[in-house]
Amino acid sequence: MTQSIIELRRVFKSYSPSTGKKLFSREENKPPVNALDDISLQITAGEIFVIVGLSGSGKSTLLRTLNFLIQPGSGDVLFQGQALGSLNAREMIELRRSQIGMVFQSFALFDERTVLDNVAFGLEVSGVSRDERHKRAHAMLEKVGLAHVAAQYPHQLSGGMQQRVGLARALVVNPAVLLMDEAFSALDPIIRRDMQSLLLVLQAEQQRTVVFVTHDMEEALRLGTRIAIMEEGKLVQVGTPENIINAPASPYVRHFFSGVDTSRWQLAESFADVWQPTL
Ligand SMILES: Nc1ncnc2c1ncn2[C@@H]1O[C@H](COP(=O)(O)OP(=O)(O)OP(=O)(O)O)[C@@H](O)[C@H]1O
Repeated sequence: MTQSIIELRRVFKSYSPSTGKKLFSREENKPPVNALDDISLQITAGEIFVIVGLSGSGKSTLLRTLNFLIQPGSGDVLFQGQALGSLNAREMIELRRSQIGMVFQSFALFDERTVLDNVAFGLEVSGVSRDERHKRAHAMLEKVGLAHVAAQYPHQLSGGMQQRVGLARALVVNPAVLLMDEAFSALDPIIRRDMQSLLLVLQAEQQRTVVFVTHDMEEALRLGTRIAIMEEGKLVQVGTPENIINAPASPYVRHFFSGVDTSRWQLAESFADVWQPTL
């Protein structure tokens, strides 16, 4: 039986349109924005769960509710069966530190730390000794092909290399879940594909649970075990790449893969129709 590691039950989150804007602005009369509108879903341990949607559809809000960087207005978020709303501040910090890693589009590295010390950061705050954390950070840098730049500083590296450091930093603490918010979107197309390949290689090796937000359907199809499509705060379809391509729930969903070569997934489906195991 497949096991769900994260579960959302009827999660809502709305924002006042005047948040962050001037008082007395015209926005005050507008209704609240439903960034998350009755989201229920289960994420299975070991899958790459990709969230896709137009800008403003609620992808980042959804991702950030998974580690409570954003607290839902109502509903429950469960991690390994435990409601995050029941954790105190210390337990929440510990959960984020050890169980739910995050990789950002902006890399978010520490400029004044070497690459090695950036990767070792999570171990340092967990109290791991210097020798041990350097050993583990080095091993992780080897996995992402960057052991040779361990002593350099982030500004000396290309964007792709910096994001590999970001990935190594998130992975070194061995989190059960990795949240990735448009993590490869700032990279040029070739480097972006390399990073996708690296993630797939690491995933084949480690079978972590990855939740990955992207605008790009091609990336979603390449990476996703399942893909969730968001529209105006709602989940409009959740399924495997094959499901979504062969039975898009609406024109909005179909719009996402207009211009994307979907033949590989359509082929998979048509083989499934005619091919039967011989044993
Ligand atoms: N702090 C906030 N205050 C007010 N409104 C917000 C806030 N954060 C998000 N929103 C609104 O909630 C909705 C969902 O935003 P969210 O950032 O989750 O969407 P998104 O799909 O990730 O967009 P993008 O792809 O552009 O990052 C949008 O209408 C956005 O303007």
